[in-house]
Amino acid sequence: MTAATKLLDEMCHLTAQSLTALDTSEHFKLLKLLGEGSYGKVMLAVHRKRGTPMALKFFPRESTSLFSFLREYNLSLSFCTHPSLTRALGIAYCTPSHYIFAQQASLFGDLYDIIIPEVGMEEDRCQRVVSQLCGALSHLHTLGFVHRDVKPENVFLCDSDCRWVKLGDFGMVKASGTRVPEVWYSSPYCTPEAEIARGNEDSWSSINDQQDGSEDEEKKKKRVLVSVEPTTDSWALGILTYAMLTGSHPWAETASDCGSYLKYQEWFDQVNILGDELDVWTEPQSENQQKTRDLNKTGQKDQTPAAPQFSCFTPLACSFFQSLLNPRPQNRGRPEDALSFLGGDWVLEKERMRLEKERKRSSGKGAIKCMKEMEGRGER
Ligand SMILES: Nc1ncnc2c1ncn2[C@@H]1O[C@H](COP(=O)(O)OP(=O)(O)OP(=O)(O)O)[C@@H](O)[C@H]1O
Repeated sequence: MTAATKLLDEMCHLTAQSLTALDTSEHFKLLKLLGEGSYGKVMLAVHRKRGTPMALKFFPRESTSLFSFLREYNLSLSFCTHPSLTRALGIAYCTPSHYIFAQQASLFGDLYDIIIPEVGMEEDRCQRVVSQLCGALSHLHTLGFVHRDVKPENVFLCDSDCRWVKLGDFGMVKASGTRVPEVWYSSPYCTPEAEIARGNEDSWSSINDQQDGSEDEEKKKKRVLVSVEPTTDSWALGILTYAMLTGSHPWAETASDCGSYLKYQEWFDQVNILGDELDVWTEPQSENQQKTRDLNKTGQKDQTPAAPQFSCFTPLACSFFQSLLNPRPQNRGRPEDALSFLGGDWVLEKERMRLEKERKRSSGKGAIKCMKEMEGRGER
């Protein structure tokens, strides 16, 4: 446990004793709905006396524990001091039906709204988002926290050009190193290491449903406990970046029987030096492996053709993806490592021109399939 995670626990215990009951309409004027998630709704409001604009996040009391509410509030208030993290404003209260806290309001929607399906968004804007998210995640990681829910709906926009974005929704945040039950869910955002929990979905729902400790022994045995690691956020950042650049996902689900993920893995193994070093004393298992070794010997490693879903990217972008989307978590890059890939071109010229044309033609709300699979399954 880091000093920050200890302090967060302490703050939750202290604020639990002082949470006041307020009448929302007496103190705030509600202007409009900013968004809704699986845990509640977020409204744009102004403080009646001071005129301060803010986002009020409402959590229904019947489905939210006081401690999880206070954890999200205190984390946002005291540790989200980076400009690209959504900070709470020091107002938390309850009504008979809800727990509520106030946060800085981002007035330009979220990333989900601007990613056009099959087209994505401009590369410049994408690189600006990546750069800010690398800083935000690195800040959280340094304090000993892992976000665990990086996705388009949780990146809020403070302007239409993505010059200032803020990562929000800290309901899934955990201290790095905490032991939690592994969850596999059908989504590209799910990490490959989570596959050990595949097939255990039944036991996972019982953990959430049976908070009284009556979870049956058989199911308890099936739970795979793993350590929360910052590399989970690296993976999600890689998938999010792919979604921003293409308006699609590189594979349907991160699973050993998903064809497009397998093609990626094959490409990864071909160009990955470490994999090659590990294999150096063994006979090549396939024609591809032999080819890769030959290419490496002649210094032509970079010419290995990319997996089909990555063929529209430059070698620089391919290296970025291979760092964040490393199937081995222990070798996966950190968000701060990703900063070194920014600045150069990511999308090949021909593809960039095609996307620009498509973008001009398309308009409207993005429809990237979000991680609805997590609804009701995430630990709060
Ligand atoms: N501070 C904010 N400023 C502007 N919009 C916000 C803010 N907070 C949340 N929103 C909007 O509300 C939506 C839901 O908020 P949030 O993700 O925090 O809720 P949640 O119930 O925790 O969601 P999830 O289902 O992802 O767990 C966001 O996708 C975003 O569009």
